[in-house]
Amino acid sequence: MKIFPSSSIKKLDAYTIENEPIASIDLMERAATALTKAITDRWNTETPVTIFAGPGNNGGDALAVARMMAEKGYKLEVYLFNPKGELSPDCQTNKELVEMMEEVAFHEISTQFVPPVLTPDHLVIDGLFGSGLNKPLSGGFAAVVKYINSSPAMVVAIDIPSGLMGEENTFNVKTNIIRADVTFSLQLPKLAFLFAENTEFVGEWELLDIQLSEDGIEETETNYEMLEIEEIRSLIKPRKQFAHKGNFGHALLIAGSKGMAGASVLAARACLRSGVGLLTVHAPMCNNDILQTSIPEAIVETDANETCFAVPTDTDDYQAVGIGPGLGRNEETEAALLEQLEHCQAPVVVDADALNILANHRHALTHLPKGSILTPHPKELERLTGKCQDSYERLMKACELAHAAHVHIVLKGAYSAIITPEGKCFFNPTGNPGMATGGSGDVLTGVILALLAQGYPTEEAAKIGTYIHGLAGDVAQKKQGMIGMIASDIITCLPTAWRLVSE
Ligand SMILES: NC(=O)C1=CN([C@@H]2O[C@H](COP(=O)(O)OP(=O)(O)OC[C@H]3O[C@@H](n4cnc5c(N)ncnc54)[C@H](O)[C@@H]3O)[C@@H](O)[C@H]2O)[C@@H](O)CC1
Ligand SMILES: [K+]
Repeated sequence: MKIFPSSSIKKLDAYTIENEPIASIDLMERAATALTKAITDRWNTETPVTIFAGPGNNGGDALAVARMMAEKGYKLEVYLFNPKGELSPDCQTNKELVEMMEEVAFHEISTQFVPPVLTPDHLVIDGLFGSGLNKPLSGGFAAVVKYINSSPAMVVAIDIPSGLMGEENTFNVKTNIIRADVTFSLQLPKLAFLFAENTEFVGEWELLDIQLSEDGIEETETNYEMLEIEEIRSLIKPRKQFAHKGNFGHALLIAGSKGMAGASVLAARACLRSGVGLLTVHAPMCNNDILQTSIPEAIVETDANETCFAVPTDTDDYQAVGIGPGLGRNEETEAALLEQLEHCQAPVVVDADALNILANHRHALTHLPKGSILTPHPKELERLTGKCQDSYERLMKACELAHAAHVHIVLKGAYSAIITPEGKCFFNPTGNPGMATGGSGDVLTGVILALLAQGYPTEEAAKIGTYIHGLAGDVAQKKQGMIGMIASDIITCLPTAWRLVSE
């Protein structure tokens, strides 16, 4: 599913109007019908409703919703804010229709606004501004937003909470943005919905289908997309009847140190549960018995060092290398890692401490083997790129890094982003907060490593791996609950996740 910047949404709108063809006012009618259904499905006719409409088409939507809800018997009060005496044509048309309805208490505000009483029983519908917002709200509009936010009423936002920009909100005025309980967004999600710091504004979000032109969506380029199960399913290669383990690659995992054998165990198990043919784990001597006992399926190659990774190993026989989980950051490991990366031909998944070491040796970032993937969580990314003010800036910096280092990046978070060197971002919809637990990232490394070893191209390995990891987390959450689940449960659920996307 594509995610468009606000500028493209207007064009898409116009494309639909021209090519369907449909009159602009009828497209608004279609949007309002979908919005009315979504709202009336959740709130019954007993609910007192107060609608705030702005001067553009977002306000037009709100006025059309007011008419449709009034026809269904809701008691409504409508405030249309028109400080400049200038409404968009479709907003004007809907204003005239609402004005005529006796059952609607309609107020057009040009200067003085006496705020209505809002109780916890009230439902506020926010149609002040949508995708046409071009600067942070200020003055009278900001005052209205603050009044709504300070009220105890439930708030539903039409398309996007008023005051929130569709993409960047780094320099927005946070007090002047509607804090919605629910956002009903038209057709496609906005990029801003995917950022953690915007949840307080967006609340729960739901997409409403308004049948924007499929051709238009197809033809309009965008850098942002949401992964969907159909795409993942189409990427997975079926196994041939006469396949043998040699067909599924030999992966090398360099992980673990004294006290951190668990990270290598988790990554190794996840790798084996993701279809790899063979797995060798390179680990310090002290972890040998742990690995041999807990993962009999893996081959263990011990480092000459007792407690940490200190001596690079030959990678010629491997199709992919995973490096980082539980590695530690001492000087010997640092030197070994840099040398290892310099002489490696196979694509590498770089995670955890390996990323932290690279943060101190940024020059090495530009010499990573072709097809490599970095899997930072936000803090690890910031160690590589410098401090970021918010998720949008972090995403932009990750794009710059992916471009400069010619690598793919999986930026982990609620909607993990898979970023290509060309600047495309694919957001992952699977996963849940139960996965915010130690070892969850090691599992992801193992899954992606297995896919690279099996010969999946880098972008596909990152997409499939991230999706499956989240899906396994969702299966684990159903079984164990968000609070009780641990990283090992995600591994236990990997086989079910694989079946869900491949059978
Ligand atoms: N995307 C679509 O296909 C459809 C969009 N529709 C609605 O149309 C909306 C977009 O409508 P518009 O483009 O008219 O935009 P808006 O309704 O968001 O408002 C734009 C108006 O607000 C003014 N404005 C922008 N920023 C301001 C600020 N900070 N302070 C004061 N005034 C400001 C602009 O000058 C313009 O007059 C969508 O969000 C959606 O609700 C629907 O009607 C149907 C179809
Ligand atoms: K809105």
